[in-house]
Amino acid sequence: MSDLPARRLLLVHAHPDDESINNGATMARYAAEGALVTLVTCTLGEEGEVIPPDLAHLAPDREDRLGPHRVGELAAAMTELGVTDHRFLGGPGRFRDSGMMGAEQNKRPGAFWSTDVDTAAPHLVEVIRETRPQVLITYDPDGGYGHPDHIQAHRVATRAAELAADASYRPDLGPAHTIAKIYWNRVPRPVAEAAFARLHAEGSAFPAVAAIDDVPGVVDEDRITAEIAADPAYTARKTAAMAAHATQVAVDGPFFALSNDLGQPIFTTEYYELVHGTSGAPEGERETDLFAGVTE
Ligand SMILES: CC(=O)N[C@H]1[C@@H](O[C@@H]2[C@H](O)[C@H](O)[C@@H](O)[C@H](O)[C@H]2O)O[C@H](CO)[C@@H](O)[C@@H]1O
Ligand SMILES: [Zn+2]
Repeated sequence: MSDLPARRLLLVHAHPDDESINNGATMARYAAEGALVTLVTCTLGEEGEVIPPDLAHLAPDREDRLGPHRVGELAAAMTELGVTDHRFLGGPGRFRDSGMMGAEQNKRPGAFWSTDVDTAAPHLVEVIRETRPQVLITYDPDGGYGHPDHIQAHRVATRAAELAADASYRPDLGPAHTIAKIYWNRVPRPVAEAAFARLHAEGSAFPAVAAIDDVPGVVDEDRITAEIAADPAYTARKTAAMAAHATQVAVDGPFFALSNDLGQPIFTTEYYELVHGTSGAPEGERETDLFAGVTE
C-alpha cells in the first residue's frame, strides 16, 4: 500500500471513448500532476457503430471485430492523456456491450446490462482494494443519458465502493478500503446552452446539431459542486484522446460528433457533483481540486 502514489483517482466507464469525452481533461491533469489515475472500462464497445467507411467491416453485424479494435483506440487515447493504468472490468471481453436501451443485444448472454450487479461488482472491488483510490468518478443513476451499459456502470461502481469498504466481504480480494469521495459526471445547463449557441453561430463540419438533452448529465447549475478548469494543455490532450476513438468520434476544432453525425461542443472545463464524502471547498463554493479535503 505504501508504494502507491499519494493521490489516487478511479474512473468507471461503460465503453472505450466515454472516459475521454467526459473526463479527458481531468484525467490528463491528474496524470500530469503524478496522481495514480486508474480507468476501468466495463465493456469493449463491441456493439458500436463505425464512422470511417474503411473500417465498416469491423461492425458487430459483419466481422464483429469492433471490440478488439476499440481496445487499441483506448490504448491510443490513454497515451494522449498520459494515463498508464487502464483495465477492462473482469478482463477484456468479460462483459459485452449491451447496445442501446431496448435493443435485442440487451438480452444477449454476457451482455453487461443482463449481468447481475453482484456478479460484476467483485471484479471492481479487487481493483479498488488494490489501488485504494480516494476519489471515484462515475455516472449518475441514469448513466448520463440512459444507455444501459452506463446505468449498469453506475450501479456496479456504487455497489463495489460499498462492498470494498466492508471488511467482512471477500477478504480474499484484499484489505478493505473506503473511498473518501464519489462524484458523478455533470454539465451545468447554462454552460451547455452557451456552448451550443456558439456551435449554432459558428457552424461546424457536421450537417446538424445535437440537442442539449443528448449531452450526458446536464443539470441545473446548483447541483455542480466541483469543476476542473479548462487548461489549454489538457484541452489539447482531451481532444486528441477523443479523436483517437476514431470509430466513434469525429472531431472538428472545438466540436465533435458521434456516429449520428450530430455536432456537439467539447467541454473544456469538466464539472462534477459530489454525492459521497465531504467537500474540501469553503461553504457555498465549488471545489477546483477533486482531492480537496482528502486527508489520507
Ligand atoms: C458515447 C457512447 O456511450 N457511445 C456508445 C453508444 O453509441 C451510440 C449508438 O451507437 C447510437 O446508435 C448512435 O446513434 C450514436 O451515435 C452512438 O454514439 O452505444 C454503442 C452501443 O452500445 C456503444 O458501443 C458506444 O460506445
Ligand atoms: Zn458509452
